[in-house]
Amino acid sequence: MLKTLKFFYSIAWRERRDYIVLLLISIILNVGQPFLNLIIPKFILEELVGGRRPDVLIELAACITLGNMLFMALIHIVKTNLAKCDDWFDRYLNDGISQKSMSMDFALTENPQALNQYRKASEGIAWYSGGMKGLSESVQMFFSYIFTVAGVMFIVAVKSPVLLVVAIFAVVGGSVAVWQTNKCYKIEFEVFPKVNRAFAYVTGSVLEPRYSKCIRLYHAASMMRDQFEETTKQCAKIFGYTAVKIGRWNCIGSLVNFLKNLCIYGYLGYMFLIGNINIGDFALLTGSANTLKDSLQGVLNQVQDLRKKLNFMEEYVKFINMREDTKLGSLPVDTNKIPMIEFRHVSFRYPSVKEYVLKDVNIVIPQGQHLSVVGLNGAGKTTFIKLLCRLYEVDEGEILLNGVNIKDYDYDAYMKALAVVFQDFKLFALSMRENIKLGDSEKEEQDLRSVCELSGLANKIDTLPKGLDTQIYKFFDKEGIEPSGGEMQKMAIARALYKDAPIVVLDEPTAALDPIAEHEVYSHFDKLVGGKTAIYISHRLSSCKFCDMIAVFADNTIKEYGSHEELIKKQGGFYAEMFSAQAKYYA
Ligand SMILES: Nc1ncnc2c1ncn2[C@@H]1O[C@H](COP(=O)(O)OP(=O)(O)OP(=O)(O)O)[C@@H](O)[C@H]1O
Repeated sequence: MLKTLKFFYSIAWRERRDYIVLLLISIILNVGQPFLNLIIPKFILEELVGGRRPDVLIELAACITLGNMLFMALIHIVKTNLAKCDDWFDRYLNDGISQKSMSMDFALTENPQALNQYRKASEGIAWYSGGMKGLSESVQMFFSYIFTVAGVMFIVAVKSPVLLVVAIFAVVGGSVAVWQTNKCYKIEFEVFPKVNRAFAYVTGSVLEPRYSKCIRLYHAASMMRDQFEETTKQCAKIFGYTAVKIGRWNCIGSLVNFLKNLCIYGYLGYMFLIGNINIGDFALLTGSANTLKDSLQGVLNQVQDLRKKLNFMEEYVKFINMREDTKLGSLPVDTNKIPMIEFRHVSFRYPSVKEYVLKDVNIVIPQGQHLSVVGLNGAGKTTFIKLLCRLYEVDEGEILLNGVNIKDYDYDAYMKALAVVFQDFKLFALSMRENIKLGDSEKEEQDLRSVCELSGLANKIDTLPKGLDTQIYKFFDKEGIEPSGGEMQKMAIARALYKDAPIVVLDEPTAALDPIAEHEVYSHFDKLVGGKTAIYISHRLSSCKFCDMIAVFADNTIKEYGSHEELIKKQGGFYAEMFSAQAKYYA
């Protein structure tokens, strides 16, 4: 718990020291005001029943009203500034989640536990804990109550020690009720994010264009409604359970409070009637006893509240500190050298899947070679690339780049050596220029133009009034374009070419291209990838002709390897069979 507290306040200390100063001022103000309202009324009452001097009464009234006004004004100023800081922290912490989501091991993005942790982290720093605002409120209250308890205890201990016992009894009773309530929230938090993730998926997907097409065309609305109702039922069950329990403990808390008031007023009323205390002391002691009880209760409540909030916020710390195994290397990559890639006895299975997708894969891709990768659906071609990209770690064997295990290279440097277009690449709702450059601001504008020409995108750009500054999609700009599948693919190819990395991987790059555009890619392939080491995955076997070598994936491994001419001649060969099956329809 203290570690979590330290985690958040060391961020505050590092990034926003003004926040810490404001918190301290706020604590001082929170402590000062109750004492003003306890002590001055005692003197007013004594003056009213005693001397009744108008000038003294005016002075005391001015003291309490102006004092309160001053406190209120200062508290307001501090609160306003704290709110600004809270808002800043909110964005800072959420940014932390986004950064971690983008940097964590790719395999974790498919791991339900990690995805639940992501949910817990976001919900843990938001509505469950109240975020940094909620945490700081508890910290402020905790210290304010501590100092108030110290002051009031002194008054009560001097004037009427019996009241201490009453206050302590009330505090113990009240604390049990609060402790039990917090326990209910904790149980709710343990189970709720999982249900909420399912709920968010169901409600979010009905709006997304890629799902809404399917929903309309396949009449899936009732299936989605069933899913929605199921998740709603689960949410209601969880909330219902906690609401009943919390309600019960709230009633017990109220009962304890009633008994406490009965004891305090009964005892002090009796003392006043028998003349042991005057009216000023009566007011001071009832106020002090109540304040003592409230403050003691406040201390305990805040400890529990802090524990509760820190438990929620700890989920954020866990998420931020998730291990990043794939990023442990530190060697630099020599990007001037044309790379040689080697897979040595590589076996791999996806996390939580028993069967191997790839088993004992061995291949050397020499410097500057253009390798064509073919095979049936699900043969493991894309997985082969994902391993090369360090999106997953191999289970057995090793992958070498220029003779060094790719794990040993500095992750960012290694990523710079790869330009990959996956089948499921994504374009962002940004301009075409931003989509191609993806943050790379170093290269010249003419590089951008030349990759657009090479990928066949230039003609489209020339028809657009805003050219490369045209927005993709209409999320943020109603003049944005909805590119066709082929145009998107050309943009993805342009993006890979613009990166100008020494290894180029194209996974089904022409699947959405028209025959002319596909022909362009085939005939310009050498120009597209130049002398770089390239891997080209395709189901269209005609594409193998412009590659130097072909690797045929089947039975979880590389079944055949050779040039087009070698493999086509192989009697009963897998490649020869696939090629003739496809060629039949072109004859
Ligand atoms: N993230 C994943 N988790 C579990 N299994 C996966 C995952 N991704 C792929 N697979 C499985 O691994 C196998 C190989 O998939 P992969 O995408 O590598 O095949 P492929 O040869 O590229 O197929 P295609 O030609 O259809 O693109 C498939 O059976 C697939 O279902």
